Amino acid sequence: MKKYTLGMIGLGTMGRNLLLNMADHGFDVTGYDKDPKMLAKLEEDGKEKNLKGHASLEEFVQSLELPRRIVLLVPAGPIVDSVIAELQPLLEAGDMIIDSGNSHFTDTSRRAEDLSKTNIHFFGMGISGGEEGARFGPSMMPGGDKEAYSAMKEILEAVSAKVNGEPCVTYIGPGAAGHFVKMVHNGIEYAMMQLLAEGYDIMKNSLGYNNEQIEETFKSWNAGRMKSFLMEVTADVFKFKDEKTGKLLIDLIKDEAKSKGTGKWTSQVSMDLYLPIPTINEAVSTRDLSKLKKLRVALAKAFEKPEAKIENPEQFIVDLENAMYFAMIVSYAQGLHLLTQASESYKYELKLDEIAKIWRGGCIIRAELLQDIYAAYQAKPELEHLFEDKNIQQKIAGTLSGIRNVCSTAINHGIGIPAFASALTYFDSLRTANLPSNLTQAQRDFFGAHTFERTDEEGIFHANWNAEN
Ligand SMILES: NC(=O)C1=CN([C@@H]2O[C@H](COP(=O)(O)OP(=O)(O)OC[C@H]3O[C@@H](n4cnc5c(N)ncnc54)[C@H](OP(=O)(O)O)[C@@H]3O)[C@@H](O)[C@H]2O)C=CC1
Ligand SMILES: O=C(CO)[C@H](O)[C@H](O)COP(=O)(O)O
Repeated sequence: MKKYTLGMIGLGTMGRNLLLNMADHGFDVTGYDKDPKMLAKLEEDGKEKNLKGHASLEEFVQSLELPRRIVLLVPAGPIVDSVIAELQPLLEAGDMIIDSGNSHFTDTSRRAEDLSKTNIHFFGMGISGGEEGARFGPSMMPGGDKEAYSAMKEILEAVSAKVNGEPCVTYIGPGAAGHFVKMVHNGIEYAMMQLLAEGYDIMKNSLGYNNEQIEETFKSWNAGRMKSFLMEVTADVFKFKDEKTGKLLIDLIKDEAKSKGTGKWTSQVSMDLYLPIPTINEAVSTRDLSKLKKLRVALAKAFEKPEAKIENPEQFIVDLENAMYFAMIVSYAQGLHLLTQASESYKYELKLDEIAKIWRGGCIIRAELLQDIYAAYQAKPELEHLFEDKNIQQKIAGTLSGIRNVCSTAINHGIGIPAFASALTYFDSLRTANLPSNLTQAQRDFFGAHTFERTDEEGIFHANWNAEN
């Protein structure tokens, strides 16, 4: 009986395409899915290739060479546990399971801990790039069991995206490091998408641009320093026509954004680690706010939008480009700062230069800017914050009048800009040596005897605030 090098469980958008990608690279691979339609589709797409679909989990497992390499690309959550439970009795010592879905990193830690008591290897691996990426070269973030990673390295490097001939995959770190880094990747993705949405809103409602002008603007930005996957697809959205009506589809899509949870998890973890990522948080909250449609429609009738005009549209669009570039830098900076903190708190041993390097290709947040970010962490791996890098400081300096003008203009025009405004406020607070937080401490001590520290003396103090003085 023919034996296969790797087996995939879950033949939906990601699993099917990654398997076809592996087959393209000469690996003998097989797939299993609960849904017979998915098996039929795999065999149809892979009929020219050495690809086999299995409807029986036992036969699928038996068809794999030892030690077995089994990748899961099924929906995150309890399904992953049930697939592992189904697989376990069928596996032998040394076999490996690689969970490549968007699993929560705490689930990955638990599964790694449980499986470490057996002879089955397990590791969590984030993957990014969507359907196209999986098919032709994703960015992958494997972490955990290093021995199992070594057995997968050749396949992963072959199928990953390449930048300057270098694969967009590397061992991320122990435990759930791979899934943690993928989660933060998605947090940055949320922030970038929200910024692009705010840019669209400003162009449409402050500058009065039509969809063609908006497409042209995003396209021209993509031809410059903001070249990125998200900028490119955003430009394309504005020229896409609906098949049914012939109208531009963007104008027919409801303004209520959904989410699957990775952005929310990023915000939750940042709070747990006391590490501020306000632009990512705003992106998460704004998707939730968008869903309050009925309330928004009612309030739109209750409060009028201010009347305002842009005096110099030519200069304003230059400012908007600067504002977007500034806020994109801030989004990466916040995500990377969270990774720095998590690496310390969870002992992930993250190498931020390597992470920036594998994000340069294949993934949803790939961008020209990641080359500068990679250079910053390569020059100084112990960088506490991206803003400390001299090259990044120069880039930020050139954008500041733009972001300030865009924020004040949008605010005067009554346009919600949670991501732009939070990026600027975050920056302004971080570059402030003396914040008003001394007052917060005084208030806490006043009403709750929570104590404070002094600038002129070491120690912990409490004042008798009600005493006359
Ligand atoms: N789509 C994307 O752009 C990206 C997705 N991811 C992550 O990858 C994972 C897979 O996503 P995606 O491919 O989009 O999802 P899909 O829903 O397209 O595919 C998942 C497949 O798994 C099958 N499945 C469900 N339960 C089982 C089971 N118990 N045994 C075998 N097969 C099962 C599903 O069958 P059925 O439909 O019958 O339930 C379906 O065919 C998710 O964790 C997702 O978050 C990561 C990066 C990008
Ligand atoms: O992981 C991804 C890309 O990297 C997925 O596309 C992600 O699941 C999208 O998230 P959401 O549905 O919450 O927008």
